Amino acid sequence: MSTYLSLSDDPIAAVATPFGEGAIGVIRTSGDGCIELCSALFSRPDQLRAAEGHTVLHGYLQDPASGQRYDEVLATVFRAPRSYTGQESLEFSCHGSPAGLQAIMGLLLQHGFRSAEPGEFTLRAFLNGKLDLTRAEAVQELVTAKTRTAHSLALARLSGGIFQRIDAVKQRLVQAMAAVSIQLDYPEDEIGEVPLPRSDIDFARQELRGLQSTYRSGRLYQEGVRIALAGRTNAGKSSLFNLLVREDRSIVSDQHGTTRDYIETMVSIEGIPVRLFDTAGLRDTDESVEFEGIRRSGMIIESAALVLYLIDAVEGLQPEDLSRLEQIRDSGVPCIQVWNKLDTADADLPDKLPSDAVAISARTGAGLDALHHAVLASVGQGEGISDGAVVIDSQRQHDLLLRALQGLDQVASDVDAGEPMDILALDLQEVLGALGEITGEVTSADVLDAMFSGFCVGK
Ligand SMILES: Nc1nc2c(c(=O)[nH]1)N(C=O)[C@@H](CNc1ccc(C(=O)N[C@@H](CCC(=O)O)C(=O)O)cc1)CN2
Ligand SMILES: Nc1nc2c(ncn2[C@@H]2O[C@H](COP(=O)(O)OP(=O)(O)OP(=O)(O)O)[C@@H](O)[C@H]2O)c(=O)[nH]1
Ligand SMILES: [Mg+2]
Repeated sequence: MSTYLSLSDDPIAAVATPFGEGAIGVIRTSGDGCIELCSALFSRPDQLRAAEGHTVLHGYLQDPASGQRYDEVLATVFRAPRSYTGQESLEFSCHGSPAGLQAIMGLLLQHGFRSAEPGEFTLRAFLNGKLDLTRAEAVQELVTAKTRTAHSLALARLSGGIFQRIDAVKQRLVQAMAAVSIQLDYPEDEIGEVPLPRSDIDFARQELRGLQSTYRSGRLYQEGVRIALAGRTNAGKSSLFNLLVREDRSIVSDQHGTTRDYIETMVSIEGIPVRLFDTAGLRDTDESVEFEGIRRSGMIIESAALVLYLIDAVEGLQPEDLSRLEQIRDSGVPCIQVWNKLDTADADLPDKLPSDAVAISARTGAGLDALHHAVLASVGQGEGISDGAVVIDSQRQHDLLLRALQGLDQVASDVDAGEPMDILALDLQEVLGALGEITGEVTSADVLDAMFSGFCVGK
């Protein structure tokens, strides 16, 4: 769909709640004439036509020709421009059965609506000036946040955290630009010495570098990481897996080779969404099913961002552990040695461990905090994230910040080299252009296409 750059106001409709049985299912509509179109399908058409914005009416959805009832609903009315999209909008809160919602969608599509494209409601909100692009991106990030921390970071972005930081920088640079322009327009002897905008440039660099440096943690909290539990049979991988997911998910037994195939689940470790894998214990085997399980363990280990390598502390490091650890090191995947069964090991064990190893008991939970910290340090978020922090997680924003920073470097060296003002003005303009693209003041249809087509339908 490449119609994105121009705002369309034809009436659209979409189911906004997930597919599946639910107490309530919401159908969203927006666009010119949508309230009139919906009124024709409502049991109290005149009241709906007359309803004020931000009010709710109870009634029935029905086929205007046959009078056949579709559902008992609540209709929420939004009058332009006071709505999410900025256009007149109306929502039906229906009973949440997929079949019922599909039938109502069918009714709407027969009576003047078309199905909304993914992200089309938010696109309209953007084109109507209700959201800048950083907020529009945050809408989708909020929908897909996997942990509480990820959610609150996205909410800070939706509340304008990034926009405000970028805007403050932009204001300063616009002032600098004005200073440069004055010197371009008037000969020096008429206005005297005008200070060069070096302090504005330094402020901008510092701010943008600060934002840019949050990208790594932003990605981490939004995308999450893959962590694999590995080690010889019976080291306690499945026990630790169950402890971390706080559920009896993986079979634990004292038989070697209990876990035959890998198991995966999502957990939050200190707010980071983690896809955690329990794998089949590593040992030499002639048995074909176990062999396949161990091959898969290798695959999971190689594709992980971090391996927690469990060692049975009672048995100590065995030659096989050494060769497996070396293999993991060679594959370039970061690895933490986790010495398990601390509860039954020698009391002085912790003193004998390498400094980067962690000692735990998957049975008692001892050492779990230290393990969490080691994981955080390894995936690159040593100090955690503070409440209300503004972090970016969009590749698009990251690339544009880089462009702006490169432009600023150029401007700074122009100033140092005493370049003429017209060169300075051109280079400043490049920086302002990049900042304008971040917030969406300047944008191309391709960028919007790529961004909004990744949204859910109904968003
Ligand atoms: N039922 C429902 N719940 C929802 C949404 C929705 O669209 N529908 N939202 C969708 O994502 C979020 C809420 N976002 C919204 C943002 C602005 C307006 C709105 O009416 N804005 C007007 C009035 C503002 C005011 O008076 O406070 C405006 O901006 O002019 C509505 C929802 C989450 N929950
Ligand atoms: N004392 C003690 N026993 C543990 C601890 N963790 C695990 N075990 C025991 O060690 C045995 C093996 O545990 P599992 O969690 O099944 O080990 P695994 O690494 O998943 O083994 P495989 O699936 O065979 O590779 C079980 O009998 C557990 O109860 C621990 O911290 N302390
Ligand atoms: Mg196991």
